[in-house]
Amino acid sequence: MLVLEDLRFGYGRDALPYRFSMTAPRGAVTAISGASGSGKSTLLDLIAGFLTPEAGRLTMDGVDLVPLPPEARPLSILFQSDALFDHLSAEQNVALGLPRARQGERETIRAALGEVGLGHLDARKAAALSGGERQRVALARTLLRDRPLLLLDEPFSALDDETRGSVRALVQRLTIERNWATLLVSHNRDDVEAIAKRRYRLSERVLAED
Ligand SMILES: Nc1ncnc2c1ncn2[C@@H]1O[C@H](COP(=O)(O)OP(=O)(O)OP(=O)(O)O)[C@@H](O)[C@H]1O
Repeated sequence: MLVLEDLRFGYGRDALPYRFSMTAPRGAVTAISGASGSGKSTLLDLIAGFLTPEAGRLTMDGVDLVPLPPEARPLSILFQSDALFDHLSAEQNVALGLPRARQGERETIRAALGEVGLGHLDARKAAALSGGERQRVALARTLLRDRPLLLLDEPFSALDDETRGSVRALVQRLTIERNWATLLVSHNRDDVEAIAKRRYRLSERVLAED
């Protein structure tokens, strides 16, 4: 379980600090919503380690994350843009989720692509994949990393309605099967209602259950 206990952060000395308290259990999607500029990216950046809190606690399964650099934190991040390399194939992009020494494990990589429904597109260059297919490749990469915390920042917003539904269902299935604590930042009510078990809203620098 991810736990934030009065985690505080302010931009600059005179700024009023954000105060974040929340829990996100494993095996479930927890949603964070809030107006533009309310601090959702700030919250994700604190959890990911790109910003350092001034006070409070941040733990995953009881382990203090604050002293850990971003690369040592037990998490994967998926953004609206999927951060694939256009000139690499789906398979090569997924391989980047593995440590260098394991990047030749084609069976493992193909199994991950199969799990997201893209087994047939392993050789296709990312530049020639649709938005939904690209998000699936990015999800296959997080599958190989298999970190217990998944941070999703508006991951469905570039997708059309039909694709959105299927990628959303995939995120929900993987969260349950892999027992991830998945944190979904989304403006979209439908996304939140479809897959979030618990919901928080960020307003006036404070998170509250929605
Ligand atoms: N480096 C910074 N220095 C000072 N203020 C910042 C900095 N980064 C963000 N802010 C401010 O902090 C507030 C929260 O920003 P943040 O990006 O976390 O909001 P958000 O909820 O993610 O917004 P959006 O939904 O538009 O992406 C905003 O008022 C923003 O202008």
